[in-house]
Amino acid sequence: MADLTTLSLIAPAKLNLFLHINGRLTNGYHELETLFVFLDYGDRLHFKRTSDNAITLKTQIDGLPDQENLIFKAANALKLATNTSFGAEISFEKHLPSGGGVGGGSSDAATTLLALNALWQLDLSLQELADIGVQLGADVPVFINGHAAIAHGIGEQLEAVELAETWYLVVHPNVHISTGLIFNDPDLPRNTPKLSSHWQSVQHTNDCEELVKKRYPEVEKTLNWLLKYGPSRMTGTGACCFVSFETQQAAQAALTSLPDSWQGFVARSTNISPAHSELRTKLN
Ligand SMILES: C[C@@](CO)(OP(=O)(O)O)[C@H](O)COP(=O)(O)OP(=O)(O)OC[C@H]1O[C@@H](n2ccc(N)nc2=O)[C@H](O)[C@@H]1O
Ligand SMILES: Nc1ncnc2c1ncn2[C@@H]1O[C@H](COP(=O)(O)OP(=O)(O)O)[C@@H](O)[C@H]1O
Repeated sequence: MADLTTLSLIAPAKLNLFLHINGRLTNGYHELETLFVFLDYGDRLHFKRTSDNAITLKTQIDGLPDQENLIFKAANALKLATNTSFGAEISFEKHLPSGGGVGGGSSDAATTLLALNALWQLDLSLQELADIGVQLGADVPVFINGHAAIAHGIGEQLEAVELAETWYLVVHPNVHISTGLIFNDPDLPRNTPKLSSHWQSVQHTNDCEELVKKRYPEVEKTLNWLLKYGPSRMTGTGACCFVSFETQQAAQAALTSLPDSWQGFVARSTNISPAHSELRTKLN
């Protein structure tokens, strides 16, 4: 295996193709059933191994102190768990909207754990990395696991699935939605029964959608605008909404007619996380 000292890796977006809330746990978190797929579009992170025992972020996110950046938190959590004397310099390009429901922060954290596990020669298993990751965010384990999956629990109990890979137009209606606020809203429905093995035969829905549409009318407008292309849905707790297309050309054509006040991107869904595919190529 190559002894790398630098590594550049994608932190891909995810979509929740359906998201059901089955109940509330005693710790305030929610029991979920959700279908995760990855997109071949995301942030890009650059890692350099150092021998000075320090984690340094070379890029900043406006309004977010380094100590609260999930990239910094993930690197520190891994350092603490393993006592390595290596350090890292990390720079990145953010492409994913913050608070967009596409998991940007969680994916950044997972890519950091995967990359530093390799650069610091720690050889932790994916399960060990996921155990560190879940303390940073409920979405981190699926990105560590790296396979499209149905998730239960708070999102950390994963059952791999094979989905037909397709094209998506993802639209961000320029509103930032706090996951915590939606989960704490008294009007959130919390009693959807588990689909279990029926998930392929029912229409996919998102239990947060009605509430988010009420609280953020721009999300409702986006979902309605997308309807002309097919059934539109929201991912996670919003704000991004998506619709699938058979071809890249059709998705691109829809993107070009997007209202100016929104942003969007076209991406292909993948069963294997692009971070894992890239890492495998770079390590061989
Ligand atoms: C809803 C989902 C669906 O994929 O995605 P996003 O919309 O955030 O992308 C995730 O479960 C979000 O995962 P993540 O964004 O990592 O959440 P965390 O930081 O762990 O939690 C933020 C807050 O959401 C609430 N929370 C989160 C997960 C969960 N199963 N139950 C909850 O009640 C808690 O109030 C928590 O304080
Ligand atoms: N590297 C990061 N990228 C994006 N957001 C981050 C990062 N580190 C911490 N955060 C915080 O996490 C929050 C949720 O971000 P994100 O994961 O992008 O949204 P969502 O969970 O809706 O997909 C942001 O509002 C921000 O305060």
